[in-house]
Amino acid sequence: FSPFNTDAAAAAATAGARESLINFLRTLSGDADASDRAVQQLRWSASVAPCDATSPWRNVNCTIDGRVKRIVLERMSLAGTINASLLCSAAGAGDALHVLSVKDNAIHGGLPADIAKCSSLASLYLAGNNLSGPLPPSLGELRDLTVLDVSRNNFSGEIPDGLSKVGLRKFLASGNHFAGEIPAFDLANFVEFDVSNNNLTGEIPPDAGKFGAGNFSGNADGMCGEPLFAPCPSPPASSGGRREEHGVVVYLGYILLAAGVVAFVLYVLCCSKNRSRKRRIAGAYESSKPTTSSATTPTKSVPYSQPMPEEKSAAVVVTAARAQPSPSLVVLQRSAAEVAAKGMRLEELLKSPAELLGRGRFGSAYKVVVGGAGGGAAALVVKRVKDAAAVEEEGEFRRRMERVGKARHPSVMPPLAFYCAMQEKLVVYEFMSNGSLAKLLHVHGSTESSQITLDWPARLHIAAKVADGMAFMHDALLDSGDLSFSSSAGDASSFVGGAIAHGNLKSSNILFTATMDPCISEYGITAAAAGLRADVRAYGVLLLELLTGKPAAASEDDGAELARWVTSVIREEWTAEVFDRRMLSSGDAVASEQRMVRLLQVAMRCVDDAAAPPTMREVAGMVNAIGDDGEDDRSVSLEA
Ligand SMILES: Nc1ncnc2c1ncn2[C@@H]1O[C@H](COP(=O)(O)OP(=O)(O)OP(=O)(O)O)[C@@H](O)[C@H]1O
Repeated sequence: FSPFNTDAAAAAATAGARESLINFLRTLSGDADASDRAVQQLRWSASVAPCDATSPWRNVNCTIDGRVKRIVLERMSLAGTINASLLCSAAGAGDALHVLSVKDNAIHGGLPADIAKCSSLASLYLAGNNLSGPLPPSLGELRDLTVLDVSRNNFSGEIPDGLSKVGLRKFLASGNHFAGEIPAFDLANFVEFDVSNNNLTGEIPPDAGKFGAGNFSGNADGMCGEPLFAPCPSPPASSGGRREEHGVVVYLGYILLAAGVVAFVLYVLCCSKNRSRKRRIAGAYESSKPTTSSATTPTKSVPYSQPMPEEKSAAVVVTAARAQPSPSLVVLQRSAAEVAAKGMRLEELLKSPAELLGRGRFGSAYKVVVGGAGGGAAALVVKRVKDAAAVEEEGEFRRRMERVGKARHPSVMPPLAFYCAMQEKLVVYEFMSNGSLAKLLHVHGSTESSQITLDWPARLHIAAKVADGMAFMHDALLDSGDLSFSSSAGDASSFVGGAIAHGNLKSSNILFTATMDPCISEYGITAAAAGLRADVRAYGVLLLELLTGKPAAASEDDGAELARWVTSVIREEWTAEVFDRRMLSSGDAVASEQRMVRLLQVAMRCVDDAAAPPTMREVAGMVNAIGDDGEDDRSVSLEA
């Protein structure tokens, strides 16, 4: 026997749920005026069921049996607080709610522990608010939680350990004040993970490499652990000693190059004895291994820097002294003026402190500033190619770098010099202070503070320029002499010799020039076994990153996860859902969206392993045709 009529009880519960949800919205909105406005605007009415067939509440989706499954309240200037108990205790709502998104509002206060009462919550999006305080450990009770986006808030404290025990697939927490160590997340299961720009410290979890250093960078106390950062000191110190650990991590970079400097200087001094008067270049970059034989060779002090020749030369190769059979530095600059303009004084380069920019799949990159004091200072990047000797023969690397050095295209960044010996391969580039596409898309572009937006025309411009550069390099390269880009450079018949694959095309290797034009870096530094096809595929993944704004998560995965995600969304006919919202706001949205779809089609052709791939020249043609059909002015804007 029940004292209640069952239908009446259900109706009462539903009415109670409606009231709770409306009050949740009111609390979230801020003051009385704002909450009235929000309730009216969204048509949330206690007299109508949220899932009413004729006039349902706005911004909610329902289960088949009429319970609220999804609430999306994004960019509505909501300026109140989250009352999780109103949200979750609402009978009929709390146990059905799968998705809550309140992204990009001005909500303040904390995330209450009661949020765990929404026991079916699978996706919680709180990014871009003013939320503060710690994340409640009760989040670990949400066994279905797969997506948690708390980025761009003021959350602090430690990331709850319990979060590493639920089945998260995406955890986005950049731009907060989280401190302590990252819990033991099993990153193998994650498609997105970003804890950049916090105060975190300690070791990155296993499998962090697939997300790139950018997703862990900007932490005040620094992170350690391979493959993204220097190895953590062993045995691990207590959390009280973390600051010293950081010091060691940074110092390692300096020690590495300092060892190189010492070895190199001794080596050069030794070699200079045997050097003919006509020798034209002033140095060599010796292995960074501190115990090389050259480092112990007794030498006489000889002035190091000498002027470069004025005439053009394709490559000035410094051969080592006869006693030193391995060749050393190859300078690929074409004129002394160009070298001087870049402050390319190798002695200074090697003596200068080096800042570790990051460690990638194919090695580490260091920033080195040379010159200054009277002459202009110049910033360079030295890429130390990982395990190069193990992967390929020295001569092969040398030939490839010389050929890349001859290629001249505005979208391909030429190496300034390279060094190649049995155990060490280094490539020197100009430092590009405007950073990489990866940074712009996934770090700056995603944080409110930077105010950088990469709009659709800018993205299309980047896509076209990169395609042009890649097509140029794939077409052919001369075996000797200069290879310069001109308006007719697309005509492959004017070239002889074979194509060169990039081998590692990705958004962190697309750097921006002073005019914010894209420039492909690290061309050919690795032996690209998979060849030109792999480049086309990598270019497709790059397009997916540009269009979705999502990082191609794993370096080992080569963008497969991102491609799978895009494919699944397209299959379900939500094509527009894949596009990065940040590029949809400007210009004629409808016309742009049609062209975005065309670019997406090009991307999907490039990543489709089942079909015959287009060539880079064909791809460049398709991408440029999309650009030719549009009127948009590109802009990488720094909005006020
Ligand atoms: N010439 C440069 N100017 C400015 N930044 C650079 C330059 N070269 C590399 N960087 C930046 O330095 C960081 C580390 O570069 P690195 O090439 O070592 O890493 P990666 O591109 O992630 O990995 P890898 O190319 O080895 O797979 C990256 O963020 C990259 O964008």
